[in-house]
Amino acid sequence: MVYTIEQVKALVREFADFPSKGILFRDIFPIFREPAAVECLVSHFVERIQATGKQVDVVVGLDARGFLLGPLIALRLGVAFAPVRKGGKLPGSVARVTYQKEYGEDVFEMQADAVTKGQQVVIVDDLLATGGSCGAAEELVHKLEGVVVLDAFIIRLAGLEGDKRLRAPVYALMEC
Ligand SMILES: O=P(O)(O)OC[C@H]1O[C@H](OP(=O)(O)OP(=O)(O)O)[C@H](O)[C@@H]1O
Ligand SMILES: Nc1ncnc2[nH]cnc12
Repeated sequence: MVYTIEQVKALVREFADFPSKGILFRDIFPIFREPAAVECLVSHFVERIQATGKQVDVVVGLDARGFLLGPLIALRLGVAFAPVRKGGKLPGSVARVTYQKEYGEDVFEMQADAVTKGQQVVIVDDLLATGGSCGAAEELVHKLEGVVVLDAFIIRLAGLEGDKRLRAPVYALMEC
């Protein structure tokens, strides 16, 4: 089967009250059960990134669901992939930021040599909610003297206005 991007979007499911009461969880994993859907999704993102006209040197994926799509996009673009991980998971010298989540704080880290001065970066994640995670990732890239040219998501939760916390342009495949 060959998927259209609308058919890919239709694979995203919703679960009420997960992981806690009042949260409507958007589940992207059904996409990854269908290789042809993944193919369509990756091609779509690669086209959107190329349409910016910006040179891209590194795709940065956010722990953990950004690791599903980020490396596939990087491979297709023929550029590096670098992970942003939750605190204490990466060896060697790291850049570190503390960021605000819905309840309390969390820590994101990147290896200090994952992005070099002046490199242009696309940040990839499954979902933009409050923008706390992606904002922290932007800050890490800036600490390493990289330049974020695009923040790309499968889903943007429109009501939360997470893009207002972000410095780079935002692309989301679907708005919920
Ligand atoms: O815009 P925000 O309000 O920061 O929320 C979005 C982030 O929340 C989820 O990750 P989570 O921190 O739940 O981690 P996980 O990927 O390990 O489940 C999601 O995958 C994004 O990374
Ligand atoms: N509603 C939601 N669904 C899936 N992941 C999320 N991360 C933050 N909010 C989320």
